[in-house]
Amino acid sequence: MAIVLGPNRYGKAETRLVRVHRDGDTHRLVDLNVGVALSGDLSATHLTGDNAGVLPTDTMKNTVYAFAKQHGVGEPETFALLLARHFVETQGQVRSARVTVESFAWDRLGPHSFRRRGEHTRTTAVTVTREATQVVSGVTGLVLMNTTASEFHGFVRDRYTTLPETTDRILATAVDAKWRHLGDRADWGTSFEGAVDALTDAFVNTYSMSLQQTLMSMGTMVLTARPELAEIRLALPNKHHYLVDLSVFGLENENEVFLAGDRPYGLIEGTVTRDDVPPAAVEWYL
Ligand SMILES: O=c1[nH]c(=O)c2[nH]c(=O)[nH]c2[nH]1
Repeated sequence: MAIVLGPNRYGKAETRLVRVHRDGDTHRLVDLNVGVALSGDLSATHLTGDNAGVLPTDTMKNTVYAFAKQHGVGEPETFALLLARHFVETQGQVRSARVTVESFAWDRLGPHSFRRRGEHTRTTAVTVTREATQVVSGVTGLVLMNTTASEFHGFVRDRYTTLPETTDRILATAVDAKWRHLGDRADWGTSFEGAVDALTDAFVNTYSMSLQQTLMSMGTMVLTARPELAEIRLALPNKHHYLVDLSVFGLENENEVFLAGDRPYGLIEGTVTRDDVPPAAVEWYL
């Protein structure tokens, strides 16, 4: 009996690419999850450890980002074909390149503001005691992005701080919010829609120096627009988008090509209240 190597392939999975195409102040956004898998004459690395035919998976990831800059990204099929052909044409040992793309759709909210397509979730928690009734409504999974109009600088630097200061970055979050109603009678549907619109408008229209400042602006806008509400609690993950360093390939990256990180993420939490209303009758949590 002999043990032999069967079918095999290798590549880079889940390269998270966000490409911003800037046409003046109007931006176009492409958000992809790209997979690359190559197969061909790759027995040597498995059998002897000879890596002479192994294009590093790290290079595949770099190629995705570099091509996004050089060629732009339109339809996912076009981008996938470009990449797959590149690997087959430039790597003699590669017989087959499989490129998979998941595209995440974003709906436009403004020239450089977007909402991730898909339903957010409306939440409600009512608490009834002998003395009081409390209604808390909320939303989760409302995913928003501004591709500019966000800065972050002037922060503390200690010996462990490496974050560069920036005057132009992506700001993205998945809004998790709950708000307490003053009474137990309201036009609940209108109130919910109005609160979500206020949250969204504030995110879109706040020129942000920090997500903390945006949080305050969102809370303020909701309480200003909705007099039936007493208080809002917000938990805003800072969905980081890392500018990819393309200078090593002789390419400039003027806030066009980003790695969309999933974890860790900043988490900015805060409560915004009216100061002229009774406090909550029962304790509640976001
Ligand atoms: O808006 C931000 N607030 C922070 O507190 C923070 N910290 C960080 O690393 N990036 C950011 N961004």
